[in-house]
Amino acid sequence: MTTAQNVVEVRDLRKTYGDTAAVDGVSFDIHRGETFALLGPNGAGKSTTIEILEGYRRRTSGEVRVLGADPERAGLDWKARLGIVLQSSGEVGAVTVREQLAHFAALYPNPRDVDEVIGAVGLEEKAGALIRKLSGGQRRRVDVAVGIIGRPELLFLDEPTTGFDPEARRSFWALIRQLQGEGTTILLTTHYLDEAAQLGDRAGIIASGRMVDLAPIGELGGADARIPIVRWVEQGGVREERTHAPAAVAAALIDRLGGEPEGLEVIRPSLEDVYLDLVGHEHADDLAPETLTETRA
Ligand SMILES: Nc1ncnc2c1ncn2[C@@H]1O[C@H](COP(=O)(O)OP(=O)(O)OP(=O)(O)O)[C@@H](O)[C@H]1O
Repeated sequence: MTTAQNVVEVRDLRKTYGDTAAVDGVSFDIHRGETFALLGPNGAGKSTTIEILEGYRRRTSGEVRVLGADPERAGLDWKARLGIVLQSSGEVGAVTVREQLAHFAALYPNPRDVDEVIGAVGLEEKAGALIRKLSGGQRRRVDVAVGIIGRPELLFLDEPTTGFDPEARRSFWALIRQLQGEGTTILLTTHYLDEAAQLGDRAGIIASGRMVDLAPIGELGGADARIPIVRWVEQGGVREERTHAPAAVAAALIDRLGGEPEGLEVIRPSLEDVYLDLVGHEHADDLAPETLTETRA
């Protein structure tokens, strides 16, 4: 059973497709009120994990508790306590934004106000527009609106801002902060590490179906991962030293070499550096670029 502090408990979760282990023994908890970011390269097993927690996929083995219930056996009352933003909704309905939200609001016992939610996702000017006439980024905002209309206790956001322009992402972040302030527990997957850093309390990093690290975002990679690195070239070879005192190391180098060291740089590892050290630098291309232009449908 989930404890009062844990909204989600996952123990040794496995999901295999034929011979392929999509999720290969993953364990983690999500505490009430926290935002947990699940990060990892394409095909790592994030969506499979989320869909098992949502009750959309059956697990091969392991234990899962979400809001005190096993998602494979939970009923509609349980589902009404979840908010779900799938990776892609495929929603192209011939209804307006307001009609769509009113439709979903009617399914929940204590929904948010439709126009308030439309405002929160920045679609006031499109409230009367047909969803199929919206841009990709605008449709994504409708997905997010549908996910929060039922005032969920636990919100699943699977790559929620894909296709958002930078301004839309910033207003989305403000919306999520508002939900966090109201005590909503959130499970987020994203390929934007800055988004994870902005919104997440803790993160789990999955690679090839396994959890390779799980920690508060600022502590991923372990205590030494963020220590600055002084790098320089000496006698044709690249040298480096990890140090909390990069200026002193550089000064000592200048002293020893009798001048400016060749190629001197001080590197402060970013979240991206730490992440790529954990999952492998060959996955750098899976990370979302800092800015994406909104895609037109
Ligand atoms: N229905 C399925 N049948 C067979 N294999 C599947 C199925 N669904 C997912 N997989 C495989 O399981 C693995 C994990 O996929 P999953 O979608 O969970 O990854 P992900 O981390 O969400 O990736 P992405 O970031 O690209 O969304 C992949 O190798 C994928 O090809």
